Amino acid sequence: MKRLRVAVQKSGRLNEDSLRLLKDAGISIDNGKEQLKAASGNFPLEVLYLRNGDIPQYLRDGVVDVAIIGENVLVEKGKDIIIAEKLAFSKCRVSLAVPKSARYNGIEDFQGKKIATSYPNTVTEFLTKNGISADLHIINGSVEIAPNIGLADAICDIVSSGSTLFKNNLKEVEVMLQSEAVLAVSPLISSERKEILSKLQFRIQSVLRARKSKYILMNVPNSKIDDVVKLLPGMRSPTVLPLAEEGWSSLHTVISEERFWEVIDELKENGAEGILVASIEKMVL
Ligand SMILES: Nc1ncnc2c1ncn2[C@@H]1O[C@H](COP(=O)(O)OP(=O)(O)OP(=O)(O)O)[C@@H](O)[C@H]1O
Ligand SMILES: O=P(O)(O)OC[C@H]1O[C@H](OP(=O)(O)OP(=O)(O)O)[C@H](O)[C@@H]1O
Ligand SMILES: [Mg+2]
Repeated sequence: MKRLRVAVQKSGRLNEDSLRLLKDAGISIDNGKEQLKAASGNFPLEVLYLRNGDIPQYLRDGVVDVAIIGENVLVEKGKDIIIAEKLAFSKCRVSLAVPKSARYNGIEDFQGKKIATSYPNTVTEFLTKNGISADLHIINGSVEIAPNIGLADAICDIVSSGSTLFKNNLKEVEVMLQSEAVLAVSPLISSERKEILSKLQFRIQSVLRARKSKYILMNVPNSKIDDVVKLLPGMRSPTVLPLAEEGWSSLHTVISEERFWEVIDELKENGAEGILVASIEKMVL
């Protein structure tokens, strides 16, 4: 039987979360250390451990069918590759930064400047669109150090918490793109493997949906149920069950974590008590 060939970063920021996603989707991978290829024992899939930067070419060549990769890498090297799912981890942005002490007036300040980066295509496209031409110095890592050692006037690199910029006395001045991990698909995937991919996507979607949601239960005085229900749109509508104590009900619903924090004060003001919040493992609509 054919297996879906899935590229996962061999080591680095995406490796652990990528493997966790597959595991949460019920796919077990026999993960012998130092193996570059591992098959799943319970799903028609094999994982190939590759360098992130090499993955767009493997997708293009059809050597792998799908990959878990940073969107930023596709923008840089794989504009022709289709994104099947956004995976909501490894969120970051690709930005331009200049020394903290520099006065910054706008993009035109980059005209004729030397910019150190590992993302030459992304930065060139951004600057060209803005009518700017700059001199790029392409390096593969430790980009943020370049201005301090006199190698460049500015940098273009990944920013997440901003602490690397801060430590190197730089400030972010332009955000060129937002990125997160994505499931990318080879343009050459066969129809047989596409069927396996749609099964994988179905599982991934139920995991991602569940990760965003919480199952909440609370006790509510019967007189307040209508008000509380208005605050809590459930999957269809909340479940209301009578408590043994007269005049009270237990109300259950599914809600996004974000919405839960938005409404918590109003729930309490409406007499809700004993509020329990539980994680959901899978959520199928
Ligand atoms: N600080 C960060 N916070 C969040 N996501 C990040 C951060 N740095 C990188 N990423 C994301 O994780 C991806 C992998 O980054 P990582 O540094 O592990 O690999 P790499 O060195 O770029 O690639 P390779 O696997 O080719 O060595 C990046 O392409 C980006 O999408
Ligand atoms: O805004 P921050 O939270 O500080 O994150 C940004 C840093 O993270 C990445 O580097 P990484 O740690 O992956 O090291 P690398 O250069 O070896 O890939 C990126 O290249 C930045 O340097
Ligand atoms: Mg990195």
